[in-house]
Amino acid sequence: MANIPVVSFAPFLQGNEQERRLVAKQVYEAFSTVGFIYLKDHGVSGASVEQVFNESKRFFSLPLDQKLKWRLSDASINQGYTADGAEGVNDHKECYEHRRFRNELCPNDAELKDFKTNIDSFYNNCLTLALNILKCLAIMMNLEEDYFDRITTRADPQLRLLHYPAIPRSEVDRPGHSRIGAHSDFGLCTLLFQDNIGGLQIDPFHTGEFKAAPPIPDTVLVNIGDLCQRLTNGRMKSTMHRVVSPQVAGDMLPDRYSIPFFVHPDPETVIDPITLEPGEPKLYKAVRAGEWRNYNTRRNYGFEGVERTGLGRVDGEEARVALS
Ligand SMILES: O=C(O)CCC(=O)C(=O)O
Ligand SMILES: [Fe+2]
Repeated sequence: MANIPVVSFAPFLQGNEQERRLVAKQVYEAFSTVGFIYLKDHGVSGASVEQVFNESKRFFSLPLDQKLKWRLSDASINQGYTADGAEGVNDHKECYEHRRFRNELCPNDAELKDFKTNIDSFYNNCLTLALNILKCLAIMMNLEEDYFDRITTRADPQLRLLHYPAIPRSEVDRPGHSRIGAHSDFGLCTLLFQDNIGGLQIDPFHTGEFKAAPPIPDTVLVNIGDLCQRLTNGRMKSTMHRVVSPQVAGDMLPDRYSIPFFVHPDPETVIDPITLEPGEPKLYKAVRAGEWRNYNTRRNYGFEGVERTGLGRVDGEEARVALS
């Protein structure tokens, strides 16, 4: 198993200066080593997590032709439904992406009663939690505590409902196949809620040796994305991860549901590495957050003339969007 710390976030949310700093330090240490942390007592209620998983099951159980009416087709909006095989041909999953501002492809009340209300409410809880987690990074990087609040006011982070359908194990275990292929997330950070099936693995030291990140009840798993690695000049680690066959008995894998929340900055934000030591060289070129997000989304879906390389980080690719 991967050595991912489990930390209570309550002292950060409710504690005094000293208690908050202690949590910030634990979060920073986890993000600068394995790149992942499990947080418990995170303030998003178990009931609201259960409700959003139920909404996810309700959505994905609709007929395919109905879901395709909400099909994601514009990478610059990146909202709506993606069928199995449309993102990562060797992945076995379907997704629904939800945003707070651009949400044209969200089922309305006549189509799926209360879906939008319930997802919006969970979305807001996730955003509040994510911004609190980013405060930990700001504190440890000697930035203003509200540094990340200020670069996310107009941003449109993305809540993703993910369904990995029940499937014969032999299909997922074929060479090159997985439930979701190895990749790093490309935003600032990601919250991940998973059901109890398992199969998530991370490669903490990028050696190709993936280790299990099993579901732990009542926790949210949080990881750093590429933009945070760049912004912190490599101090924070954007760790590769994937979902493979879970260790369950039988030849048929059960359905798996998970719900990531990807935090992105305002599109015009320039992500230029922050250095802390005198003479410290910058490891990355500056990129504009909006172009970075569009480019990576187009690449994942093979949209608009960008060669589809599938999920995963392609070293050197950022030259395509780097600012001169
Ligand atoms: O389903 C999971 O556990 C992981 C999903 C994921 O990594 C992603 O959507 O970026
Ligand atoms: Fe991911």
